[in-house]
Amino acid sequence: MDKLLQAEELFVNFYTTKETVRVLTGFSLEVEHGDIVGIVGESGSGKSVAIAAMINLLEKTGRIDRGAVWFEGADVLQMDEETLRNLRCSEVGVIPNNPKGMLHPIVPIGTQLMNRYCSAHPDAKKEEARRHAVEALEMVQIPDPEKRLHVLPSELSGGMAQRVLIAMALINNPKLIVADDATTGLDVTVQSQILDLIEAQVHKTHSSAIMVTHDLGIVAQYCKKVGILCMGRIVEYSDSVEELLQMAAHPYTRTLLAATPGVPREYCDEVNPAKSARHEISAQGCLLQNRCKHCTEICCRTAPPKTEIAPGHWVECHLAGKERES
Ligand SMILES: Nc1ncnc2c1ncn2[C@@H]1O[C@H](COP(=O)(O)OP(=O)(O)OP(=O)(O)O)[C@@H](O)[C@H]1O
Ligand code: NI
Repeated sequence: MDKLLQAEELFVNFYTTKETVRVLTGFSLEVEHGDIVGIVGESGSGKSVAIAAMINLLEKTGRIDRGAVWFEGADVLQMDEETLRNLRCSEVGVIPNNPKGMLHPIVPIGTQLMNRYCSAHPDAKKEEARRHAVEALEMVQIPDPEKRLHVLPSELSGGMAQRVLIAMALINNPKLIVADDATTGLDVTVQSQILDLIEAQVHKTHSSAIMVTHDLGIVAQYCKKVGILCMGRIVEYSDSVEELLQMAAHPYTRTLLAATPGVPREYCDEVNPAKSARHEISAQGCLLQNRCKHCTEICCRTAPPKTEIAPGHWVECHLAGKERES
């Protein structure tokens, strides 16, 4: 069977009048049916751009210069507009992290949900769309869903608005749910309720999910597989989150883990923080050569190859498998 989603060596640049910003630098990811995959990386590492690239929905100035994306074997970068719209409305449900900004402020949430349903079911009668809107609100545990259909987004709390966004993303039963930092800014109880909901939906509908986050703790709790995103590419990946937490091999991963509470092993900082949000990406060698405390001559010369250090666990670092000081 085809993989659900495959992104292969994506290179994305943003071209503004002043400069070219390199964002994805060979991003690859595979999602199989039933997977919950975590993508973890610091702010600016390219998480949201990677998601947009995978559904071919970059902002105007962004361009996919190289690479390929396959959804159930279909070439996403060659799809016509209608197929793409269907992909984004019903096959993939993206939950962004800015609920108020993503909902139309003066359109009742019921109408927005019904519109979303109808975009995937153009022949649906109004009553059918309304029923699905109510069910979607029930699914995300919004009390009194019938009454809430008339509410405007501006009348909702942050947690409620985030639930509505999840309802929007799930109303058409997508095969792939993508949560882009879906719970940042919400308090911890609401955060786990929302992530529990996403997890339950994946199990109930046999779909798959990508959870994008800064927080390795979330990944440890909800994901089976994990990729660490650094400066636009996955630099360490494991089919098993536990294995990665125990045996993290990339200096960048180890630094992220040093700041994560409750990790089964102690790690320390091996990579300096980025000097600016807009990192300078070197043209050759390792992407992290200016920040890594272990950087040697080979790191500046050659890009590190992918090394498999345990079954299903690989890392791109010249130090992989070698003794190091820290
Ligand atoms: N439209 C754009 N024009 C120019 N640069 C952009 C544009 N969109 C994103 N970028 C740049 O791409 C990089 C990655 O952005 P992205 O939003 O994917 O980061 P992120 O990992 O999702 O961060 P965060 O955790 O803060 O959401 C950033 O350096 C950002 O400045
Ligand atoms: Ni983002």
